[in-house]
Amino acid sequence: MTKVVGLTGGIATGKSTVSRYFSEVGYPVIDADIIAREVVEPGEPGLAQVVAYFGESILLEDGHLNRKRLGEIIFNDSEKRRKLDAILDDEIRGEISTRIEEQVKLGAPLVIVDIPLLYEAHYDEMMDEIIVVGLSEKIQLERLCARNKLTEEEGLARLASQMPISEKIKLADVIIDNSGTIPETYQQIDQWLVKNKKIKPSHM
Ligand SMILES: CC(C)(COP(=O)(O)OP(=O)(O)OC[C@H]1O[C@@H](n2cnc3c(N)ncnc32)[C@H](O)[C@@H]1O)[C@@H](O)C(=O)NCCC(=O)NCCS
Ligand SMILES: Nc1ncnc2c1ncn2[C@@H]1O[C@H](COP(=O)(O)OP(=O)(O)OP(=O)(O)O)[C@@H](O)[C@H]1O
Repeated sequence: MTKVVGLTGGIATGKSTVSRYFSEVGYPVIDADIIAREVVEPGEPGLAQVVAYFGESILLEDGHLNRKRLGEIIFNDSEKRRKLDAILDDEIRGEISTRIEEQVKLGAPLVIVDIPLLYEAHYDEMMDEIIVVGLSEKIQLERLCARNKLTEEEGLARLASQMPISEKIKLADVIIDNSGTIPETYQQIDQWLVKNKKIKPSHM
């Protein structure tokens, strides 16, 4: 039986840091952000639909999506953000389901599905268990602004486009606290793996 575990959190709370670790110790990870990039590659129907709504000015000269520009638009305009979500939802959802099914068919004991908008977009029903990577909103904002080189105002606009991390923590089956050091975070993942005995990594 494959255990399907949803991994979520807020923007920059550390989902990739956690999912990378799961991958390093040998478990398959499905990453919704990567899928969201694939469906807007040049030539994909998703990109054509985005251009139809946002206009040609959303493209770079080489025909790729100008992600920085689209981010600036949607994180400051909730109607446009909802429109983008609606355009891409079917394809992202379909691809996530297909990849989970592949892992089930392969007989994987565990698959991690990293979805930033897991609760907002109602993916919870697909999951056997949900891990939320949490920390305080203060550290979240600091890490987000440092990583994306955003002003505090720009960072706050991105936080406002998602369910607050405090709400996600309340909904979680399991919380990984990523406010400490990265080794401290890895330790919590190891503890979770040990607790789920069947899926203990071989190196432990
Ligand atoms: C707006 C885009 C082009 C910005 O691209 P960029 O490369 O700067 O950011 P990236 O894709 O790495 O996303 C970073 C984070 O932003 C947050 N985020 C992305 N899209 C959204 C959204 N529609 N609403 C709220 N938060 C979002 C997530 O926490 C995500 O992890 C891109 O995020 C996008 O295409 N978003 C829509 C697709 C989507 O819904 N992705 C989330 C999959 S569940
Ligand atoms: N425990 C930690 N201590 C210090 N910095 C950290 C820690 N965990 C993550 N970071 C840094 O914080 C930033 C956000 O982490 P990460 O990219 O893993 O978050 P994310 O939730 O995947 O982000 P996004 O929602 O944007 O995809 C990165 O710059 C990362 O290097």
